[in-house]
Amino acid sequence: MQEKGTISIHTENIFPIIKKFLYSDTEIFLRELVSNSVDATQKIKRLASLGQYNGELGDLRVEVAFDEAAKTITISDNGLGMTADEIKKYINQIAFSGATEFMEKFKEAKDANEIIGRFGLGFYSAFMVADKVEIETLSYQEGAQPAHWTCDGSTEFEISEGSLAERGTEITLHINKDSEEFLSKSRLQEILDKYCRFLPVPIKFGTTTESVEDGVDEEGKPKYNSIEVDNIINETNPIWTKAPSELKDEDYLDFYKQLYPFSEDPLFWIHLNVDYPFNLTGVLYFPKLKKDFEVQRNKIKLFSRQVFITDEVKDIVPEFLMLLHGVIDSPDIPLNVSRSFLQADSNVKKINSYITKKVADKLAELFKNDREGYEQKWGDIGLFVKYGMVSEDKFYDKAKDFVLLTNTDKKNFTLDEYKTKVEPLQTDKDGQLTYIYTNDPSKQDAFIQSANRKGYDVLLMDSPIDTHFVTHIENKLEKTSLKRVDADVADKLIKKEDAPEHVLTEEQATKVKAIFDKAINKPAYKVELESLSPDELPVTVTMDEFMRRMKDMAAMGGGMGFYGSMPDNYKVVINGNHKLVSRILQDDNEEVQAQLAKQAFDLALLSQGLLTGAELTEFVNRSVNLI
Ligand SMILES: Nc1ncnc2c1ncn2[C@@H]1O[C@H](COP(=O)(O)OP(=O)(O)OP(=O)(O)O)[C@@H](O)[C@H]1O
Repeated sequence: MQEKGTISIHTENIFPIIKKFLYSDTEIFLRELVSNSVDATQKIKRLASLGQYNGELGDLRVEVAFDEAAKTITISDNGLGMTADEIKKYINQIAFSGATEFMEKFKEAKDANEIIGRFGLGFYSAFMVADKVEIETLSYQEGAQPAHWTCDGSTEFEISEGSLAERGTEITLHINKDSEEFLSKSRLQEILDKYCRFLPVPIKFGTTTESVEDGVDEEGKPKYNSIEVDNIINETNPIWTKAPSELKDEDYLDFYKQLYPFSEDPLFWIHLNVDYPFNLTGVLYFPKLKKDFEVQRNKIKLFSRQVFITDEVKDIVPEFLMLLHGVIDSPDIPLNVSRSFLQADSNVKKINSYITKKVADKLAELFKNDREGYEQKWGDIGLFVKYGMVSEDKFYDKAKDFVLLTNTDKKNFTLDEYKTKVEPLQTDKDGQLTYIYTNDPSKQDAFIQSANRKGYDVLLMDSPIDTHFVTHIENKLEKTSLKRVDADVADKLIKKEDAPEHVLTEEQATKVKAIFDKAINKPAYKVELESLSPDELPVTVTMDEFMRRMKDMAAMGGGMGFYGSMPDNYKVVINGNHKLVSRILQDDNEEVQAQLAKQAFDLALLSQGLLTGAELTEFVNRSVNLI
């Protein structure tokens, strides 16, 4: 048998195209060829189980080997093999619907994955690294003859009688000059580790030395012998392929350590397992958060039937869960198409909502079954939960029952619990609830103490996501508004009917305002006189809640650019009922009045860290003089 022929592509020559466009990730040739071999071994197993093959199955395995001197890499398997006719059918007639379509599409393709998977060119990726490829194969079919195929990367091929005596396929790549890096043990091992570590059939790559017990020496101590054993690079049954009921916590933790050797134990994990309406398995872990969580992105590995595809899981995993670690395996994710296509894919959308739901369910379960443990983990998971609530309404609906609000006493409350707690004292005269929060408890300490004195509770909202979270829950919660503790003096944070009476006459009030206006003398600070309780501070500086929040958002790039460019405006509240104010009024020396007013104002600035530079120096000097 000797035959020459032409590979059926109706366009000139496909190989230069493959080589040219796929240059950047040539290493995937190995993934493609090894997966073909794995498929071939799985097919023979299936045929045997269906009774269509009655021969010996043998030890099903795939072997990768290389020969540095001969410049070859060989991938062999004892799968179902091919007859010469099958080679012609499966290898020669590149199975894509039309060469024209291919030619149209390759122009837009950005990487090898896009072309190779889309057009069933897995085998041909060999030509990215080889000048010449040979196939030796023997089909499982009764009476099949071994076949040999060779092709030098042009559209010409040659089929002749082969030499294999055992069922299976052996593919030899004659590595080209530019790809000699692949003729190295460490490089091949690296690629195998990356893509083939969890393939379902043992993959052998060379041998390794193992020491085994071999009897005892004269003193009765065990003797050891070194022996060469096959180096199997993969684990054929990774945990995500098993049923959760078969697994213990240690198994999940061991697997985590295997994937991320230097990480701390995860907080908890979720075993994903669904086969309708799409097929998906996997294990997702909640890591212990580090401060620099940016570094932790892209820690989820995406597999398709245990073949590693990528760790770019954007779109498949909701944005707010990108910090999760672990693996997802789904044959239903279109792995080889462009991003925009992926976003629009209905399976991807379903998978995305499935993951969101599973994560929400897991959190709900943890919260319900072990509230104490959940609260301990809140520092790590709070950010995910809040981010999820802000970014996805469906998640909000579930998370509203297990999100925790933490107050300045470090006590945690659910939204409902908190409402019940603060309702009696923090409802204003119109029936509107006010939640008071701080984003910087040390800087806003004076305000927090004032609020506490009135019996108000203060929430801690000091993480970066809280700026958005505050606005979001305010929109969601009924008849509730949130105010930062320094948005106003404590007496005014929540409008009640019974405001303390003014002790000053109108004439005195005008006079006090004029004294402070003159002493402060800054257009950005608007002086107002209020009748607060006498034990509140004489002067308080506040910034309006709305304006401040818009500015915070502008600073975080939240699209409030207009507010970002507005000057800071503060309100200076003078407590007309404080005895210092009476003292200022009683003094008949204008100089002293001004000094006292300025001093009280500076103290207010100081308590909020607003007094700096020359003004701070002036304050210190003035204080020394006053003493
Ligand atoms: N080691 C092998 N043993 C038996 N048949 C093989 C082997 N390698 C390839 N084939 C046959 O050649 C066909 C073409 O392989 P190729 O990798 O080009 O495409 P594919 O595997 O069908 O698709 P893709 O690689 O894109 O998933 C396979 O479908 C299979 O029938």
